[in-house]
Amino acid sequence: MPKSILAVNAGSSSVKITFYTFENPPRTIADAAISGITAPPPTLKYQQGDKKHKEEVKEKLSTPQDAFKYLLQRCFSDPDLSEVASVDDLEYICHRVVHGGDYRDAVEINDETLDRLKGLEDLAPLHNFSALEIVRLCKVELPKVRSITFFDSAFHQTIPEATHTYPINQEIAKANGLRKYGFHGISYSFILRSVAQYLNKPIEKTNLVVLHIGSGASICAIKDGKSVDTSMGLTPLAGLPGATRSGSIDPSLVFHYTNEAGKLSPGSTSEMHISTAEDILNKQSGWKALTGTTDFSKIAVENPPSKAHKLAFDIFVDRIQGYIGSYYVKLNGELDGVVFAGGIGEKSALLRRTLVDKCQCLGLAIDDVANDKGPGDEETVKDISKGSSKGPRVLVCQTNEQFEMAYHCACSRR
Ligand SMILES: Nc1ncnc2c1ncn2[C@@H]1O[C@H](COP(=O)(O)OP(=O)(O)O)[C@@H](O)[C@H]1O
Ligand SMILES: CC(=O)OP(=O)(O)O
Ligand SMILES: [Mg+2]
Repeated sequence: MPKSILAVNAGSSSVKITFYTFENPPRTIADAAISGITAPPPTLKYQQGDKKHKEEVKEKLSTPQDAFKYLLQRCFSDPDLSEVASVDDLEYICHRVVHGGDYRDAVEINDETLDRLKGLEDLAPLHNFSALEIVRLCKVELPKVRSITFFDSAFHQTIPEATHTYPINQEIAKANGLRKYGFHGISYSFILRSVAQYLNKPIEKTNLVVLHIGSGASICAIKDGKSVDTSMGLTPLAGLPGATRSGSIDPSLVFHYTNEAGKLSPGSTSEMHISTAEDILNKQSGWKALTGTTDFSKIAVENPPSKAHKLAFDIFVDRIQGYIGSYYVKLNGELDGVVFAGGIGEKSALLRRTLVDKCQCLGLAIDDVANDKGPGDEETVKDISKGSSKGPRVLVCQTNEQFEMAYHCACSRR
């Protein structure tokens, strides 16, 4: 039987896996996800063909490794899923790893690359730990299947020096790898290819401002098919606020917030060290701190339930508007489109309308009917610009990080 590709997207509170056929382009075989690892009970979502299913998981799954093992077993034991009945049916496992340091491309896991990635864990303990735990598990328990790690940061290696350099002591910066890296690059790569194809333009001639806004949010300026700036930085904390992240603030703020900023946070473990400052700004801020919810669909409503909800919405709009203006100028006003993606970007018609209205001076205009309807299930890219608009297109793209990894794996390794 032909082998398949498994793509894994592990976060701190969820693990998503998708099986694909090992062909170009890959075809989805099955999709499974566990969410709520940090807020039990965990929930399983499973989709195979037309079969969709959601349930609470009875077993205790307290780590991303537990969740991954559970998902694999669940898929292997489904009698309807004959294409992937055991580990023998897998050719490759693709892992999304957020921080790839200076890696410009995906890498195959062996002792040497795993060691190098271990070094990066210190730079991004909050974001790399879960994914690397699963990479390590696969190496030990599925030694015959090759693992490839894809990095969120790789897409942004084209950002010019003056943009990626922080104005601090350069010896210290170089010794410690302190620079802007940028993230969500696997998603930006999917969006760029899909939108260029939709607009019928070569990738290397495509200029876009892309918003990947979900529970982590960032924005990217793409010139001639290359990232020239993005809002996240050394870590995914910089730039836009998110579900529990503050986004950019005056770095001095945290020392006025608490006098324990430099101490280890209670969330640290013997393998993973997180400072109290990082814990506060990454996990105790954002929508959750402002409103008590991490769900932006409760915030992006016509009649917000409280002033705090309205404020959270207005803060998000304000920060995004600032970046769109800045990136429009960086791209010399020569952009093909502004693209909305990520859970919020794909689903919130209200946020899209509000932002486009605030950016009218750049020639952006939206078709209200198309915007309210949003993209259909099978529609990867949808144009929601006003028909008469001469300005940049306004587009929605349903991004897919797992597909992007499987696509590159199938293209380059057949
Ligand atoms: N209709 C909606 N309106 C606004 N926000 C939404 C809507 N549906 C989902 N969201 C937001 O999308 C987020 C998930 O986005 P996603 O990109 O999947 O996140 P993640 O960063 O976890 O990958 C949810 O936390 C929720 O806040
Ligand atoms: C980089 C990052 O913030 O990822 P996510 O949005 O999946 O949390
Ligand atoms: Mg995401």
